[in-house]
Amino acid sequence: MAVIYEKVALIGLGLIASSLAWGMKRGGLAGEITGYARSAETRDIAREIDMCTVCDSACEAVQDADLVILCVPVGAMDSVMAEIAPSLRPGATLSDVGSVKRAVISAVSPHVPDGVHFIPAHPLAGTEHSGPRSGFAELFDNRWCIIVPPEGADRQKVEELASFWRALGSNVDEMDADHHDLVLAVTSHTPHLIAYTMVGVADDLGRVTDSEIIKYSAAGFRDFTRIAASDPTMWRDVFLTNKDATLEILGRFTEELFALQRAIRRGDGEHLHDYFTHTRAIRRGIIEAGQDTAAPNFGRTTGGKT
Ligand SMILES: NC(=O)c1ccc[n+]([C@@H]2O[C@H](COP(=O)([O-])OP(=O)(O)OC[C@H]3O[C@@H](n4cnc5c(N)ncnc54)[C@H](O)[C@@H]3O)[C@@H](O)[C@H]2O)c1
Ligand SMILES: O=C(O)C(=O)C[C@]1(C(=O)O)C=C[C@@H](O)C=C1
Repeated sequence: MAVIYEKVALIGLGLIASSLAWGMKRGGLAGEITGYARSAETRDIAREIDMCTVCDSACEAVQDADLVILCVPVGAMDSVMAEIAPSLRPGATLSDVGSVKRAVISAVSPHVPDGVHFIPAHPLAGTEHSGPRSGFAELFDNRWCIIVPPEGADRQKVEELASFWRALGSNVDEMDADHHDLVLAVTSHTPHLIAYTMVGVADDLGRVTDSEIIKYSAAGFRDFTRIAASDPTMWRDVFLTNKDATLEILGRFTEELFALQRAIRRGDGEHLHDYFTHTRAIRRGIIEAGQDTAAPNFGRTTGGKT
């Protein structure tokens, strides 16, 4: 594959940045990759694993970069951007990978110098791990990356960024920031909160011991514990910055939960069966549309036994 950007700078050197670095190396997408993280320990690890050219300041890392990607927690975007703004090259593309888009746009936009093209993005790919050692080149393969171009964005720069994400293995879609935040509140943010809560409930239940929880964790609960091991700083920032959409979805979630709770109390098997039949159809629709790229049965035409 051909070089898309001569120099790419990564600010923040965790899971997403290191996966970007390995993905760029795999595809030969950048002439040079530089990076910076706030903690000296993280910078040392990034140097040790030869992830990129690690600089001792964010300004040094972004100097002359054609593409700068902010890979820090959403709550850190504002201060990082204020720091690097004077060092950005006119004509450069500035992007980010934050899980929330409206808040990142509000935090970053006021600092963007004239002539720099700010094009936010969000790869819908991740794991419960964090830090530079956790990244891998395949993370973005067959996953979606949502690009959120501001009104009046330079189409050539948007297309260039889209081709960069495609070359990393992703499918690319464009979306408005508010719609992105609502969709992600449904598909990612609220499910994480439910997983955190469920693991908290299990932990709080005095009549079931911790060792029983570990020993008898069935697949569903194991997935909850994996999700609930996700980075606390990242997820704190997600909920603080996607407050309205998350609260809306949580409100709807609790309404549905109460309806199911009532059906269980009343012994209303028909309600439960109808509900579960409907949700099963949704899952099968996802499989049939070929959208469940992470599932072990991806590529099969049926969703299993009926
Ligand atoms: N983990 C996921 O599943 C996932 C998926 C998609 C997008 N994202 C988004 O990507 C971004 C990074 O997440 P991650 O999973 O790579 O996190 P991570 O914790 O692995 O890495 C974050 C990095 O940012 C650095 N950092 C924090 N504050 C900083 C500051 N003020 N200045 C400079 N560096 C700073 C940390 O040292 C670390 O290197 C977040 O905005 C997150 O919302 C995460
Ligand atoms: O697979 C996981 O561990 C993830 O949580 C990844 C996940 C998601 O919810 O799908 C988490 C946050 C993101 O912003 C994007 C992807």
